Amino acid sequence: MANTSLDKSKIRILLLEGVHQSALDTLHEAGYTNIEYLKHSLAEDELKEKIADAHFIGIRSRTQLTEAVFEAASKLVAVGCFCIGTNQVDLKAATRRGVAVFNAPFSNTRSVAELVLAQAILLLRGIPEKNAKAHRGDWLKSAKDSYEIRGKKLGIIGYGNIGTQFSVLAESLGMKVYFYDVVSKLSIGNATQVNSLKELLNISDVVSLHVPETPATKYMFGPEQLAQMKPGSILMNASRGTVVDIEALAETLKSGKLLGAAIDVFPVEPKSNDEEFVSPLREFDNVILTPHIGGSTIEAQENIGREVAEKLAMYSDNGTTVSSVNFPEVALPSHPGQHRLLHIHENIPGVMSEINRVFSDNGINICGQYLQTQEDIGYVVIDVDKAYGELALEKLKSVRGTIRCRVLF
Ligand SMILES: NC(=O)C1=CN([C@@H]2O[C@H](COP(=O)(O)OP(=O)(O)OC[C@H]3O[C@@H](n4cnc5c(N)ncnc54)[C@H](O)[C@@H]3O)[C@@H](O)[C@H]2O)C=CC1
Ligand SMILES: O=C(O)C(=O)COP(=O)(O)O
Repeated sequence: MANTSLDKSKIRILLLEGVHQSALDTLHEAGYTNIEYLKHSLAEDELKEKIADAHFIGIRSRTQLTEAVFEAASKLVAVGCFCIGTNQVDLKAATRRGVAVFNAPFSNTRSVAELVLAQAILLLRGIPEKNAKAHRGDWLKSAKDSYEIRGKKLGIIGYGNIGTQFSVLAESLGMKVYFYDVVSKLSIGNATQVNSLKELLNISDVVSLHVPETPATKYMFGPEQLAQMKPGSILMNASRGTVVDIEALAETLKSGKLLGAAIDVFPVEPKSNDEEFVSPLREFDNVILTPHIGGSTIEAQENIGREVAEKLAMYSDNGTTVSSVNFPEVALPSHPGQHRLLHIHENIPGVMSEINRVFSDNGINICGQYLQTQEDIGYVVIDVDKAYGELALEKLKSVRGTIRCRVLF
């Protein structure tokens, strides 16, 4: 019988953006050795070349997986985003090609929440400015514009995993927490949901953005929202760089309206640590600028490395898609002594009956079958006696609506 299940040494994995060593260790332990590891992200042309023979790719927030990149990635089986956000991946392009995308939805949540809490305390005390002045030899000992965090109002925009963690930490220091979210959410602790962004901005001393990048959040924070903020308040953004209109923020800072700001993410970020960081915010001493390190702690990176690598290895070894961000989720048992067929198809009427006909017409007994569908695609996994894997694979490939089909031994 032809050896159709790929030998692990032939499965090529491209890891970009310096993902943690734990990812490499996890993949090695799972038997994957054909790994190219790069510390930086790649621009589209170079990426298209490198991805052409990759079966799996691991990225962080910087690498853009566009339609054109997927078009060049004819062997790609899955993408691992070693981070929370997946806005850098054209998920529709991935799904159309039957490429599963995984991420680490919780592993750096706490790191971001701790950072923004620390930034709020520093900004309320005017520390960034005092620190910058001290470095230049100026002694700014004064209580002017310095406040405790206790009793201040925190306005969280996007009350998801990070927003709620931040909410809990802030309350423990005596902040009063309000939040705005497009979805009605159960308040954690004593937080209060408000009905509009305007209402939130009108009452908050500290405003913090924790929304994903979506068409609705792109530049959701511009001149109008800055005008609605309280004089002397603070703006923090550790979500995505496109959420805040940076030019408008620079104008508002120039006017002296805000006490300060903390910005971790930018519309354009350097590709690597060797590139200059360019931003109109560089001139302001009362702005904390951090190089997109909200999730960059040893703890978070180590956990993310392991978590996402495990998801990739699991999908490769066994077909499990639990917690995929674009695929129907199927949790699968092991399949000793059997061949496992993974069939990804367009979710159109009649595909399943055609698939089942392949087995009945060819006298192939189905030992196990698992199916999940979502709006656009269906994912069916069929275990058969190992004598029939090759025949079934060939037949399944010609079923109408088939996007991709592979067999695992
Ligand atoms: N700076 C950094 O290093 C990091 C940044 N992030 C960013 O933070 C984002 C949030 O992360 P999580 O809290 O884990 O996501 P999440 O999905 O748990 O929460 C996002 C929340 O935003 C809400 N939301 C969506 N659109 C909205 C809108 N237009 N207006 C108001 N609320 C809206 C959602 O309903 C949800 O409650 C990620 O998508 C990522 O872009 C995440 C980790 C690290
Ligand atoms: O987890 C996320 O969404 C982040 O923004 C962190 O991205 P990074 O892994 O630091 O490029």
